[in-house]
Amino acid sequence: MSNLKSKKISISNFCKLIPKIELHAHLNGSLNEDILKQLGCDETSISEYQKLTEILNKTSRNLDECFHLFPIAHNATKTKEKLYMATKSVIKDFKKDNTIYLELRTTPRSEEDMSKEEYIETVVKCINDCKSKYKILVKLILSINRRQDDNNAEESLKIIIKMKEKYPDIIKGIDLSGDPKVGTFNENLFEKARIAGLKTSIHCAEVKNNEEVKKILDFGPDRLGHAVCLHPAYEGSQENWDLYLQKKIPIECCLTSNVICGTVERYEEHHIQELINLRLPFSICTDDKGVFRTNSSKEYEHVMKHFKISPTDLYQFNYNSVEQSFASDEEKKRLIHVLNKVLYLFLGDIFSMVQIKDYCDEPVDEQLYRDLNLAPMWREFY
Ligand SMILES: CNc1ncnc2c1ncn2[C@@H]1O[C@H](COP(=O)(O)O)[C@@H](O)[C@H]1O
Ligand SMILES: [Zn+2]
Repeated sequence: MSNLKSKKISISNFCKLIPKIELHAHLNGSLNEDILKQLGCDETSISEYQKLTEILNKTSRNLDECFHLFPIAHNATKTKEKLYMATKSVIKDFKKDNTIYLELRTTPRSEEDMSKEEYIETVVKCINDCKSKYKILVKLILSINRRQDDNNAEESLKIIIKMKEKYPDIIKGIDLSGDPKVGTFNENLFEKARIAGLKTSIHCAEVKNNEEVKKILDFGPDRLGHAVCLHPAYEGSQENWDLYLQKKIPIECCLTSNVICGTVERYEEHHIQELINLRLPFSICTDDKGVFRTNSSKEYEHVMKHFKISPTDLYQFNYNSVEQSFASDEEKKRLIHVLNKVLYLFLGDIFSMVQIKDYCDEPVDEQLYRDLNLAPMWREFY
């Protein structure tokens, strides 16, 4: 270990190396261009995807643009076989980025050769198949889309509950997502989900909608997604903010998603600053790593870089994310054990060396990673 002392490690390397926890990642929003091509996305759709992600990542800053992208991914995952390939590709990506725990979310949909149930079965089968191979703990949250009318949402909920009972170790929660300007939060539906033993993570306050935010906070989900316009800076949200402060519901923060969609002007202005200052519970998430061309390491780096977070504080956020996760108590203990083991390895070496001023963008030093001898520890974990 002592040879590490001589090594400088950049913040980007540090963020790549540390084990990470991902609680808010949409399956079809997380597909990279390679898998889209492998799935037979025709050239026009690929160039459409590239054009849109280009625009998104540069100028448009508009939530609507982002919603044009998802049908491209949905067209590429219309069959069980392609959905399986897509799921496997996303799990591999997160594993490669040293994410040790992933809560993947997806909206069950029926296609020509696949019912909503078969959609869920396919994703669960892939998660199970990947378990031993990729050494990453993956759980599934199933989404209701805001566009679904009450009947369709009820039908989905029935299927989700049935599948959760069949796969209680994999299917842990239910999400409300989709275009925030469409539909509304149905507290009766999510109360039924909660009674059925599903954890709840609700996209909330992506756009200003104080009335709906109040309904969501009164319902009291296990976690909130984004929660951008909850911040007291938004006109009329003080009452909701005060209610939120009483409940302290963990927020899944997706910085790049919010900046590119224009719900937050700049990284530095992200409300995560308030959560850090007030020591409120949050996790650092990717949302749609394919659409926003990001990954967990980059999101961790944005937090370190833009909010001057020390390596130890960042590590602490990781511990907090484990607590906020929908993993079982036993799994949480094992995740904490891995974080402790890696921290022990780093302590006195990396933490003392990673200074904000050393920030430089260099490729991850594979040798350093091997030196850290991290791999065997994860074998222990599994
Ligand atoms: C950017 N902010 C966002 N806000 C709200 N919902 C979002 C989202 N990003 C993604 N989704 C939801 O996730 C679906 C794609 O993954 P799945 O087909 O479910 O796997 C999108 O269709 C949308 O409903
Ligand atoms: Zn989301």
